[in-house]
Amino acid sequence: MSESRLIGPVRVVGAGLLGTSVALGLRSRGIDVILADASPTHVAIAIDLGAGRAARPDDRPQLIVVAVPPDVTASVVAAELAAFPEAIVTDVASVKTGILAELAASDADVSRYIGSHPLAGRERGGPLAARADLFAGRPWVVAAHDAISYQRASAIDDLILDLGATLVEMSPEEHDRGVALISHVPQVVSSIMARRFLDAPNAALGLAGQGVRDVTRIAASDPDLWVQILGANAAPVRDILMDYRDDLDRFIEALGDPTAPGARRKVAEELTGGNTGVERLPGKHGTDKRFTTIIVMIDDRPGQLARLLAEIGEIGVNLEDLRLEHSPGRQVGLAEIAVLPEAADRLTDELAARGWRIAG
Ligand SMILES: NC(=O)C1=CN([C@@H]2O[C@H](COP(=O)(O)OP(=O)(O)OC[C@H]3O[C@@H](n4cnc5c(N)ncnc54)[C@H](O)[C@@H]3O)[C@@H](O)[C@H]2O)C=CC1
Ligand SMILES: O=C(O)C(=O)Cc1ccc(O)cc1
Repeated sequence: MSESRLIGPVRVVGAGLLGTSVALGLRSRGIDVILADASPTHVAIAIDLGAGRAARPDDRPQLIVVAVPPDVTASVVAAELAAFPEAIVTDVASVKTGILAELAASDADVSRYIGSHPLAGRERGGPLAARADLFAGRPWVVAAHDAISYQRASAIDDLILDLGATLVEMSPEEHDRGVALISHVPQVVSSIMARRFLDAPNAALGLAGQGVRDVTRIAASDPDLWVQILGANAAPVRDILMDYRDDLDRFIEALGDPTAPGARRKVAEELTGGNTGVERLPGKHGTDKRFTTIIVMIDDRPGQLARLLAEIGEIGVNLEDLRLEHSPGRQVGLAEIAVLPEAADRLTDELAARGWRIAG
C-alpha cells in the first residue's frame, strides 16, 4: 500500500463508475472509504470489489465525494453538507456552473463545498466498470469560487494528487465553456455520425477501420447521463454547434461544384485547419514534443506483442505510446509504436534486422 496525502475517512456518495473508481483508488492507498448510494445493490457490488465499507452512524468523514448524476448533484451535495457539518464536500459532475448556482441560492454552507471534474471516464457506467487507475495522468478540474475557504479545500487537492491526476484550476464558467468544446460537442458529433450507420448496408460497415472507430467510440455512451450533461451545458454547446453548422455549410457549398475555380482550395483550407487544430491537443508529454510513429505488423499468434515489446526494450528505446489495430478475421495486427524522432531510424532498422515487418 502506498502513502497518501488524505487522512480520511472519505465518504463516496454514488457508487457507480466514477464513485467506485475514486473509492478503489483511495483504498489502494490504504484510506478508509465509506460507500453510499441510492441503490443498495451498487453499494454491495462496490464493497465486494474492495472499494470500501458501508456507512456507520458514528462516521465523521474528512472529505465527501459526490458522484451521482448531474440533475441530483446539487441536492445530494446540500444534504451531505447538512449531515456532516465538519466535512469538505466536492462533486465530480461534468458541468459546474448550474450546480454552484443552485447551491448558492439555497441555504447550504458553500464555504465547505468546491466542485470538481475529472476528465476521465468510460462509455459504460455502474460499479462493475470502475477502475482504480481511471484518473492516473488525467486532468482534474477544481472549479474555484469566492465563498470557499482555501485552507479547508486543500483536502480536494490531496484527493486529486492521491489518485494520480493533475490538478487544473478554473472558474466554473471557464470549465463549462472548455468541456463544451472538448467533451460535450464531440459527444454530439460522434452520436450523429454513428446514427448514420443505422440504415447503412452491412457491406459498407464491414469496411470500417480505425479512423471511424476513433471518431465514434463515445457514441456508445449512456444516453441518460448525456441528456443531463447536454441540458445542463446547453448554451455553450449550442454556440459551438452553430459554428459547426457554418463549417458544414462551407464544405457543402464547396462540394456542390468541386471543379469550380477555388473549390478545391476551400476544401484544402478546411482540412489543413484541422491538421493545425489537432496538433494543439496536448500529447502524453505536453504540446512541445511530437513523436514518430512506427507501424509493425504482428502475426495473430499468442505472445507476439509481448515479444515485440521485450525486443524494443532490448534495443534500448523508450516506448512513448502504443496503439493496436486488429481487424477481426485478419491474420495480422498492426502495432503503432510512438517513439522520440531521434530514436525512430535505429529502432526501425533493428526491428527489421530481427525479422519484424515494418508497415510504415
Ligand atoms: N461517465 C463518465 O465518463 C464521467 C462521469 N462524470 C460525472 O460523474 C457523475 C457520475 O457518473 P457515473 O459514475 O458515470 O454514473 P453511474 O450511473 O455509473 O453512477 C451514478 C451512481 O449514482 C447513484 N445515484 C443516483 N441518484 C442518487 C442519489 N440521489 N443519491 C445517491 N446515489 C444516487 C446511482 O445509483 C449510481 O450508482 C455524473 O455527475 C457525471 O457527470 C464525470 C467524469 C466522467
Ligand atoms: O471516454 C472518454 O473519452 C470521455 O471523454 C469520457 C468522459 C465523459 C464525461 C466526462 O465528463 C468526462 C469524460
